[in-house]
Amino acid sequence: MQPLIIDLKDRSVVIAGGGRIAARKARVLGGEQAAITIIAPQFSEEVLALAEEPGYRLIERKAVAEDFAEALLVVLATNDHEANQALRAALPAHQLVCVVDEANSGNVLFPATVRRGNLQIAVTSSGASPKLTRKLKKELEHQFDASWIVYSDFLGKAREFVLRSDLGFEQKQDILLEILDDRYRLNELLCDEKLLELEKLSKKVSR
Ligand SMILES: C[C@@]1(CC(=O)O)C2=NC(=C\c3[nH]c(c(CCC(=O)O)c3CC(=O)O)Cc3[nH]c(c(CC(=O)O)c3CCC(=O)O)/C=C3\N/C(=C\2)[C@@H](CCC(=O)O)[C@]3(C)CC(=O)O)/[C@H]1CCC(=O)O
Ligand SMILES: NC(=O)c1ccc[n+]([C@@H]2O[C@H](COP(=O)([O-])OP(=O)(O)OC[C@H]3O[C@@H](n4cnc5c(N)ncnc54)[C@H](O)[C@@H]3O)[C@@H](O)[C@H]2O)c1
Repeated sequence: MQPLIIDLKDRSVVIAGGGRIAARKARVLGGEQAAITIIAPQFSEEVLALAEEPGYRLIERKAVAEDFAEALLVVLATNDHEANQALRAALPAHQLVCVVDEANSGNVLFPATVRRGNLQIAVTSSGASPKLTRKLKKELEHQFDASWIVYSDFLGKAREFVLRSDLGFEQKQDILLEILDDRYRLNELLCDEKLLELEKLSKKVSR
């Protein structure tokens, strides 16, 4: 399967199931500002607490195929394997669907993600070993500390200035490579100085 980065802001996501796994998916997707509907005959405390926040809607009954008509993404997270399979079978082939109890029956898997500002590192074992995925995530969390948040922001701003400047192609590439040096990540002051310098180059052009 191919990883894609997807913008779910204001898009409809429908989750069947209201237990621990549904709550975890709902929390992650809520962070993406998706419009989330959770459908289940019974909800866990965690789901009920989440639904107090904006962006969540609860429907208290078993899920049926029609519930997913408007959804960009469907998450089948009931604890009833047959129900997950029956709902999955009723969905059109073009719909995005994650089946939480059977990696290969859907077309979407959730990776474990380490987020550091603009930088996101996603890990998956394609369902082979969720335990390995979590282990690697923990290792990456240590490897990529908070300095990457400011640094990835700096890289984005610096790149915009460089691209807007009237420097030649080679010169632009040289700067974009130079700022990958770790001393920038480890020194915010150096980043600020560099941004001022690059901003001047970009302003020359807009005048
Ligand atoms: C990464 C993460 C993202 C997330 O859920 O957001 C995620 N699973 C996480 C946790 C976790 N998963 C499991 C446990 C139980 C305890 C343990 O084993 O430790 C825990 C721990 C817990 O629940 O606390 C077991 C498990 N997982 C799946 C099955 C069903 C099956 O495969 O049959 C079973 C039961 C069979 C078994 O026990 O093996 C299926 C899937 N789980 C996936 C993703 C997809 C592929 C991931 C991959 O392979 O890379 C996939 C296919 C579908 C999907 O859900 O998208 C998240 C880490 C969050 C984080 O730490 O940030
Ligand atoms: N993907 C993962 O990371 C992962 C991890 C562990 C377990 N699992 C699997 O995920 C499934 C769900 O686990 P859980 O811990 O959230 O279970 P849970 O028992 O906490 O919750 C199950 C929920 O499904 C609802 N439900 C049952 N039938 C339904 C139907 N027809 N329509 C709508 N909702 C229905 C129940 O009311 C309940 O809210 C299990 O099958 C488990 O094996 C997945």
